[in-house]
Amino acid sequence: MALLKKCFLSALGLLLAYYFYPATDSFRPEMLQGKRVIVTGASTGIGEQIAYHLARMGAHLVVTARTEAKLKKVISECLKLGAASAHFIPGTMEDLVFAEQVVTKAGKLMGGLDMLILNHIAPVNLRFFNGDVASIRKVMDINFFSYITMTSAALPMLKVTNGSIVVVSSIAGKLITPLIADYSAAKFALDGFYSSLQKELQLMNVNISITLCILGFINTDSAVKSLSGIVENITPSPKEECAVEIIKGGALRQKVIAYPSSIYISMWNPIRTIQEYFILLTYNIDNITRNQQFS
Ligand SMILES: NC(=O)C1=CN([C@@H]2O[C@H](COP(=O)(O)OP(=O)(O)OC[C@H]3O[C@@H](n4cnc5c(N)ncnc54)[C@H](OP(=O)(O)O)[C@@H]3O)[C@@H](O)[C@H]2O)C=CC1
Ligand SMILES: C[C@H](CCC(=O)O)[C@H]1CC[C@H]2[C@@H]3C(=O)C[C@@H]4C[C@H](O)CC[C@]4(C)[C@H]3CC[C@]12C
Repeated sequence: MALLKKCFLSALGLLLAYYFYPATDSFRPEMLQGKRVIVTGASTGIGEQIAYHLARMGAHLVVTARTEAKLKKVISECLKLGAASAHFIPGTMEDLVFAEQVVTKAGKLMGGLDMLILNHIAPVNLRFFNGDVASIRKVMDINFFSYITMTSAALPMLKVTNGSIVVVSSIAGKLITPLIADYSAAKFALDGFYSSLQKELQLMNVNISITLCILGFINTDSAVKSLSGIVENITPSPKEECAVEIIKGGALRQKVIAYPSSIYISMWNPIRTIQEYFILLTYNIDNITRNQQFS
């Protein structure tokens, strides 16, 4: 029995190590120096903090969100902090044409693209689903379809640079919580889409990394405000540290990061990992790669 327990614990340790490697210790801020990065939802909250950290690391930045006045302040702060260059493109991600244009314009402004950080979300209303399908569609456009639109526009540039896509998601895209059906649907959709795309890129030997960032409660103004009086006895984690972990995950090309680290355990699903591995074994990869081109 003791031997069985030992074997089980060793296997568990190995699986955890495999899943969460590489360790974040090897991160160096210079990795971002001169890199060309787009950050969405950067007028406030976590996105704003990501922009400031990247600026300190000497990256070229294009930031976007709807509020022009806030974006102007963000880029002027970024330039003071040491950004190699900083531009802003204001607009709404509800408009998918705008989403695509942000990528093409940013590519022209920076002369290419190394990292796309997808972070924006529509303002969250915690409420019971009231049958309003149009509002769900709007949230899906902003929180999901704009991500895919930008990804699709960025792939050709990222192929050239062996670049990275960083997708900011939530524990609410892994576990079920009430009052946020629209938000949660979009986050689960992001997980499904980007996890599948990750595998496709691997199969086609395309060297673009995708990092899915699973976040718990973070102390941004909007989150604290909308959860006040609804969710109690949880201390939010700091947005500044959260932003660093997101950048590290992207720079180290990790498949998934979780912040705060206490939420790793609720995401860990070894049965799923093993099943995914065996499902992939049933695919005739040679046939697929011969007949299909990754566009
Ligand atoms: N804070 C938290 O507790 C958690 C956050 N996350 C994730 O982290 C990310 C950032 O969250 P957080 O910083 O709290 O969010 P904020 O609400 O603080 O910021 C959201 C950003 O998105 C922008 N935005 C809103 N609507 C639109 C739109 N229609 N088009 C373009 N941009 C828009 C906002 O700017 P503007 O209004 O100017 O457009 C703002 O810059 C999100 O992906 C979220 O899901 C995940 C788990 C927990
Ligand atoms: C209640 C959850 C925390 C559980 C824990 O033990 O830590 C929160 C974790 C993630 C939160 C949601 C989220 O993803 C961000 C949104 C941000 C909005 O501004 C507020 C609502 C959120 C949907 C938020 C709701 C609580 C969490 C699920």
